[in-house]
Amino acid sequence: MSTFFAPVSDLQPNKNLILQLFSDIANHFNDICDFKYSNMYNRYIPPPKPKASHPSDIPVRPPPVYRDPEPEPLPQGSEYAEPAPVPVQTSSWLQPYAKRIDATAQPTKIVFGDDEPPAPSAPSSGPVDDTPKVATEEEEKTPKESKSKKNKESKGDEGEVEEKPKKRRRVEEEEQEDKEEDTPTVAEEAESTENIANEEQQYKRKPKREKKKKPKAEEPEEDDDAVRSRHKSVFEKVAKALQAQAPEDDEDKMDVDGAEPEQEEEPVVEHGLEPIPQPAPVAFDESKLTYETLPQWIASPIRVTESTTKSFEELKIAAEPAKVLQSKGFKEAFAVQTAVLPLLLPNPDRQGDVVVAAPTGSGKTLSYVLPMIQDISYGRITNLRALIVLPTRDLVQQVQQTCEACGAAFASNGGKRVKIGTAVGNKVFKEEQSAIVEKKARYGAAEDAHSMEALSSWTASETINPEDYASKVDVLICTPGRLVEHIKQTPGFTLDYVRWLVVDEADKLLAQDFQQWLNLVLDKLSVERRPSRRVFPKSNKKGVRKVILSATMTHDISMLNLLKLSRPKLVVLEGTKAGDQSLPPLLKEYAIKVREPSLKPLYLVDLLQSELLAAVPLVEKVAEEETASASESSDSDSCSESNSSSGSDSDSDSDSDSDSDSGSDSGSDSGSSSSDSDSSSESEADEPKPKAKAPATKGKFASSALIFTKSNEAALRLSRLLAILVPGLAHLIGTLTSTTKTIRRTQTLRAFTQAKLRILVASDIASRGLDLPNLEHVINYDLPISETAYVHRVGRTARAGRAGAAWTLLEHSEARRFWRDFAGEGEGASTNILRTTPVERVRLDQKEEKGVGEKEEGAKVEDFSEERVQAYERALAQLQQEATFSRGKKGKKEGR
Ligand SMILES: Nc1ncnc2c1ncn2[C@@H]1O[C@H](COP(=O)(O)OP(=O)(O)OP(=O)(O)O)[C@@H](O)[C@H]1O
Repeated sequence: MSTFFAPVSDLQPNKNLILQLFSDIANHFNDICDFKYSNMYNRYIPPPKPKASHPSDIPVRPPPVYRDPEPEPLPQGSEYAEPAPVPVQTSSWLQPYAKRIDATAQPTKIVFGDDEPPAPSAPSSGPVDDTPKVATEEEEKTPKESKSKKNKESKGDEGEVEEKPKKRRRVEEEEQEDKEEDTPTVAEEAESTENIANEEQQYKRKPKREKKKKPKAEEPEEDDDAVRSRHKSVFEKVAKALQAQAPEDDEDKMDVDGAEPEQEEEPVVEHGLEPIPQPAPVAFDESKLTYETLPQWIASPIRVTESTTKSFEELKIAAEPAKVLQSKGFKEAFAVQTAVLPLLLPNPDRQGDVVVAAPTGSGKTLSYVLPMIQDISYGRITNLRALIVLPTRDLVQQVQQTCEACGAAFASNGGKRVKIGTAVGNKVFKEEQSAIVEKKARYGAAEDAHSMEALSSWTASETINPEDYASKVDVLICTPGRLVEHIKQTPGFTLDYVRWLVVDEADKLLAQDFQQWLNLVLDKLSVERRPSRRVFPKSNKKGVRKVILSATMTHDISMLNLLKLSRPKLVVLEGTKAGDQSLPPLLKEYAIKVREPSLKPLYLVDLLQSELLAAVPLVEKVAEEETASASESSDSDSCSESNSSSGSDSDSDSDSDSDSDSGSDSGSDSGSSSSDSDSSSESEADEPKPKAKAPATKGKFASSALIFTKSNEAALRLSRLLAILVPGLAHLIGTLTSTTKTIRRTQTLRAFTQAKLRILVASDIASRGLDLPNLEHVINYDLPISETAYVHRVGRTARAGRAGAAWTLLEHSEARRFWRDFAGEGEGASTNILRTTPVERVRLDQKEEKGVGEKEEGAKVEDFSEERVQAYERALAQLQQEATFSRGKKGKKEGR
């Protein structure tokens, strides 16, 4: 700077100062623009960081140098540019501004004179601000050649006077820039340190505000006082501007640091120890599925009232079959049948699949068997037309009977005698294969015999032509596992003609997708080799009709989707909705508290021998049958499980393993009493059991009961224990478990139906679908695992419009769960079970005084006499002895 001002003695100081100011302003503006545009295009190079040790080490940010060679001419007519247009050398980044300035700013003629005050600077923003800056830049950045040319042309003019200092200043500035780049002087640093620091801070903190920031005037080093005095007003304005900027800086600081500024007027907010306000906790959506979330066909089911009945003729069953049905006990259609039959019988409407959710014993089986058999009876040729899939062998046999009855009904009307087959695994597989498929006889008897031989020796790896085989059945009733085996292993077994797929107890079958049976079957059913094969004779329908049924139908859409239903319709009882599990209307439920779990079998004995069981209206027919068969029952050992010791032996083939297990269980149960019982076991085995003060055994059981236990072993053990404790009942007790041979299960069920057996002890194998028409009581000796299991268990009674009772023995640890989940009472009660009357509490010890319906009050422990308890312990010991004997016997057999 000093080199610039020193030789300019011919110029007046105020001119120098103004020029200097403009120059500085322009430089500052350049800096700002440099920052702004370099940021915009990511070309900004941050200034070198100052070394902290010595002021001289602090690097000064060099002013940016713009070296765009292309000049831009100023507009014609500019006084400033006279006589010839002066090419304005404007940086490319400045060009938009230059244009804007050209368009808007009035060219200012700068007149230098002693008397004239310096032109008032225009600190405000806007185009006017830019005018002097542009002018200064023009001067500074005009190339030397054009300058010299211009000098020559403008000699003698004011421009000549003006041009000289410009030229010199330009040279000086360039030198100065070089110097500043290398070694800035201490004096300059002292002047500009604050500015630089501010600039850097502002670059860092608030680059956008740079535009508003006013350029800071730089003081000349020489004749400072004189200059200051003369241009006091300019400096004052600059100072004011800087002061005005100070609060903004504070504000910026607050923003950066995040600290609140001190403000006097602001009211003091006391932050005590009160809790910081928290957002309200987000409530989890625990809402259950509602109708709104279900598909339309589930949300708007077909509802039927329980009391609805219709004659079969009304439902368009021909008179002759209807007559046959009547003769078999089906006098009129039950409620669910009145709703389902019209959907499944031939109908001009576009018929779709049907889902039925109706209570146990409501007659669901007939609702699908009847239309299915009628449809098949229209045909002539035997092809596999229907698949009925069920979870257990017992149910397969039960449904087979219904199918046979309907088959006979429609055959009587001149229709085809529908052939029913079963596949449950109780037969040898090869035999079952040849019962359902045969090789077509083409070349006479010899070839036929040969082909049957081939069938039995067929292996899955061989390719066969299905056309060479023929189905021997129209309807196949099966368990899913066996069905899969036939699909995979039986040559000629094809589903190409199947028009009906029935899945009964669907919720269970869908939950246990055994061997992926459903996918496999649906894949086969989706194949349509010839569309004519699946045309319904008296209907506009073709394809496969699916009928899905359960008393506890799932409303899990993902499960139902597995079935790939087509235009499905749901049938439910009036007053129910998806997910509800209705109990039969005439079912009564009771709960009995077991205060001493180790004596639980004694509670059962008391219940069986009490009059409580007789309190439920008995079916007269059963009582008669029982009286009639009383004399036969003693001779019917072949049918009865007869859990006497001889019965136990006869069971040993199938159940010996379970007996062994239960024997070891009983040992642990009898615990401390085992040594005592050991000593007395021999004599006890020979002598009749003492009855002590227990209610007298009547020798025959006036009612019928199905007792559910938690496992096969528990069923076998309890069955035998009952027989030991009450020998008079032994011949009336049967056992049903999944380990019981199928043939024995069939015998047991038949004996029970014939009232030769009156008490069945079973595992949950008997809980689903089993239809025991004479059953009056269900006893939950062990609590079922779920409410669904409860519904199926108690639904074995009170079927087909009859009355029935369900009794549940409740240990202390089970009571809460029972009342909450099954009975729907008490705290947190939640159950989907719908019942007409609530569960009643019953006390066995007050039974004779107060009877059924007595509410349990006051915890009085039932007293079992010492003698009874001892008798019970002896019974347990005997059970253990028998189990040990059975194990030894089995071991000997295996050892041979
Ligand atoms: N129309 C009818 N008239 C008389 N009895 C009928 C009629 N329909 C069905 N039944 C009888 O009602 C009983 C129950 O029928 P079914 O076994 O079909 O009930 P379900 O609804 O399938 O029960 P679950 O859900 O327990 O399997 C059976 O003994 C059956 O013979």
